[in-house]
Amino acid sequence: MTAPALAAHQVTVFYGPQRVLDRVDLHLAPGETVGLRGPSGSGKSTLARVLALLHAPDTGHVTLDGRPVAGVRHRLPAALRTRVAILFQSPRAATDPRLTLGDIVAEPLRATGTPAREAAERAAELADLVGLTPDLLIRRPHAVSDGQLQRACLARALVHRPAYLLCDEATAMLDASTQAHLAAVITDYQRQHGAGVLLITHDPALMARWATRTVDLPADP
Ligand SMILES: Nc1ncnc2c1ncn2[C@@H]1O[C@H](COP(=O)(O)OP(=O)(O)OP(=O)(O)O)[C@@H](O)[C@H]1O
Repeated sequence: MTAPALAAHQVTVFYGPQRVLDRVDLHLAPGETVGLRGPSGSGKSTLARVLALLHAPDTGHVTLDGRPVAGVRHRLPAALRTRVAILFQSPRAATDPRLTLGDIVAEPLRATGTPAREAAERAAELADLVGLTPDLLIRRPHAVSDGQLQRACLARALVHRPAYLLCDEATAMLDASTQAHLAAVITDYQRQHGAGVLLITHDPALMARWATRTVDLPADP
């Protein structure tokens, strides 16, 4: 039997005529933290989106626990796509401004048909884990700080207990104490659930502290 992992195999991505990834391999096993490095524009976020099953590569493919993944986003069965979660740098770009923070956290549960009461309970549990108080859960994004909104995004990312969590500069815009708290929540989650974490950061200290190994993307594929 193939060992469990989230992996990119010979992945190539073009945006129009521009090739941003050229036959890239990356292997993320449960429990490990792989740091993904490369200069700005080298395709780190693009590779993260491919691994998050959000963007289909032009050639090459992704495997999840040994099985090739065919399709992206909602074309995939929920049980498969919810095994991978991604946390982006900008929580404002990643959230619907019309929803309350509580609804943002519960959104993936509702999307997969979890009964409302169960979804609300799980959202409250996750909100507590990331340090969001009940008064914040009834606010909308415009009425909270970036750090508070990123806490909601982390809770949302963990709500389906993903086996793999991809962090794309997820703490870059946060103050030091929020950054440390979110990193602690992620490492606790990783320890408890044996999750694999992909870490993209331009912060060498964070990379050195957290990543168990690193993968480098070339500047010019
Ligand atoms: N949706 C898109 N359409 C067209 N070009 C894109 C798109 N997304 C990214 N690019 C381009 O692809 C290249 C790689 O971008 P990407 O964001 O993956 O790199 P990165 O290594 O994560 O960069 P950074 O460290 O600055 O975040 C860049 O030249 C970028 O302008």
